[in-house]
Amino acid sequence: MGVRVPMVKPWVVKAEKPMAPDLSPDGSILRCGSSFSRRRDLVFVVNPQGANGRTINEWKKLLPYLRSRLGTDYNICESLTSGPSHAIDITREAIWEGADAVIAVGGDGTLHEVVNGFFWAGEGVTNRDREATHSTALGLIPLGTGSDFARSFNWRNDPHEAIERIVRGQRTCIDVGVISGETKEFHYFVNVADIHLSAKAGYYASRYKKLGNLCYVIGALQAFIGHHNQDLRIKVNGGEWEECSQVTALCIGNGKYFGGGMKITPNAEPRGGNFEVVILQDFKWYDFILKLHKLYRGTHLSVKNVSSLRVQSVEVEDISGGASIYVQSDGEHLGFLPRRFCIIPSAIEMIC
Ligand SMILES: Nc1ncnc2c1ncn2[C@@H]1O[C@H](COP(=O)(O)OP(=O)(O)OP(=O)(O)O)[C@@H](O)[C@H]1O
Repeated sequence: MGVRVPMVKPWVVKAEKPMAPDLSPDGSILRCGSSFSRRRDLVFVVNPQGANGRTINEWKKLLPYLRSRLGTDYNICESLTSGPSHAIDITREAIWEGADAVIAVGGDGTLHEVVNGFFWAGEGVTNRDREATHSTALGLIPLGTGSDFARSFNWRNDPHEAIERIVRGQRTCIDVGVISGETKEFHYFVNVADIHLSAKAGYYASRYKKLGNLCYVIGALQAFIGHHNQDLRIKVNGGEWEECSQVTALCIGNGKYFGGGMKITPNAEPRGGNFEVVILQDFKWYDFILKLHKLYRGTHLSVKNVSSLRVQSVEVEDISGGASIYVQSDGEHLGFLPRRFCIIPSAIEMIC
């Protein structure tokens, strides 16, 4: 049998200092300390445009430290995204090739794309090598504008803390939400999906990311212009359709925070097996001014016209039958109602 030549991994776009090949002559086995173990690939998916360019600057400073901290045990594979959705393809390829972990470096948008890369045609993506015993974990170095998902774990936007989590290598199973609509396509989210005013605000906020967290305030103000609360119909856990009058926003939380730190679904827990759905009804613009502090603290559930439900699935329709009610997932514009949101418990292993 000839010596196996290590494959060139298609997702390794750039490796400033390629690691010396460390495969044993008979294949991919490396002696580490006293035991045999496979040298593992960590694929870092970096959005150079994240946080208005701050992500790439921080990443460049971080890379030498990352190599010194992890380079002995892992192949550090750096992959810069070339545009929207590229992170999805990089992730799928890395999982097919058997990476130990795919780590999103950027904000919630990058994390969202990496999570979507864990799925393909309605199924979880798996290693091409059917004999492989390990699964690919999701990791996160939060370096975005909002980085809201990280807040549910009380993680700060501190890359060194994130690297320590990767060094520890502890994994936990997290739930993922799947969204379906009129087409057969599935879309996945890990943090919060939301409907109507907040989704419209997110749509506008994305145009002002250059202004940092201020983008959310400007987005909200712009969304208020011409906003009307809408009567919606919802179906919870496959039950009966129920009317939900004058909805201002309906938020489906797997994580707790959105919009740059607003604790909108305070009881959501990414490892809980349920979504928390929070519905704001009949809110006027001044309600937001009066109740904003409660929304940020997550103490708004006792406020009039706010309700909270624990669900595994929820379908939402616009009663008027129009297709103009905005939907976003993890801060990314997704389209318009109708949509179905369903939880997949313990869908992904995450480095925590
Ligand atoms: N090379 C690229 N050029 C332009 N846009 C990109 C590129 N790579 C990724 N993107 C897009 O950038 C968007 C935002 O990225 P990301 O979430 O990392 O940063 P952010 O918006 O600053 O942070 P947050 O989402 O936490 O507020 C994503 O929707 C992604 O599709």
